[in-house]
Amino acid sequence: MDNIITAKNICKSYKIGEDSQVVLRDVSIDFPKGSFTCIMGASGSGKSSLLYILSGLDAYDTGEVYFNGSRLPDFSKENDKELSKIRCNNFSFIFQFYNLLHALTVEENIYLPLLLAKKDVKDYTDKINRLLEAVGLTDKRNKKISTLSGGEQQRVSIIRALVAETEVIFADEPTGNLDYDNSNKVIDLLVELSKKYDKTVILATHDHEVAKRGDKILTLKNGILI
Ligand SMILES: Nc1ncnc2c1ncn2[C@@H]1O[C@H](COP(=O)(O)OP(=O)(O)OP(=O)(O)O)[C@@H](O)[C@H]1O
Repeated sequence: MDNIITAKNICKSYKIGEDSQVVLRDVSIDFPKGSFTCIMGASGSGKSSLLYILSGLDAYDTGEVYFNGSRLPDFSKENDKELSKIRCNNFSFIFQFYNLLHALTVEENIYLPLLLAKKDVKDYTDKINRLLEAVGLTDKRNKKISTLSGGEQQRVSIIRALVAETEVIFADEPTGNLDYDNSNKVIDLLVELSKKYDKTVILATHDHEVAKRGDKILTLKNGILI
């Protein structure tokens, strides 16, 4: 199977004044196209840091990241435009800080990535209706984000990521704010994307029940991938 993302020998540390904290130690990993990989590990083990690096959202000290066989440009000011184009066309993010625009409605937030990718939103109406229904948000469609609960906002960010139909979906604790039923609905959608539509899902979670739904579970311990 072809690997859509590959990381080779990634080391990452954060510098705080004179001190430096190593968070990823020589992490190498392949993500086959259409796979659903779950990354587990205690709080602070480096899960989010790894997702940011794999998706071109943060810099690392040494190593290499490849997307579809080509080296992902290093995270830097000079590469900003090129990286953001790659992200916009190929990656979706379901992250803890949702990046939703609070003054806009649920529907408007879902449309945003489509507009950025210059797609016609009319072609997505049926899909958006189905996803709103699937996560129980149909009646919130025209509500402003600022009026929604944390869990509802999380579900909007999930729909926004799913509608964009990108090749890779990065999800950082996507069920963190959700109750059991909604958590299952969201994971069902991610499993469907990977199995039915061959999308690659890379998900970080503390929750073993969630992780079990993936094809593969990896564990980060003190920055080392087990
Ligand atoms: N911007 C930053 N500056 C300095 N240290 C950071 C920064 N971001 C993360 N860290 C540190 O790096 C380590 C790994 O953090 P990371 O967020 O990757 O862990 P995590 O496994 O995702 O944790 P959690 O499950 O709590 O979200 C932590 O000790 C954290 O304090």
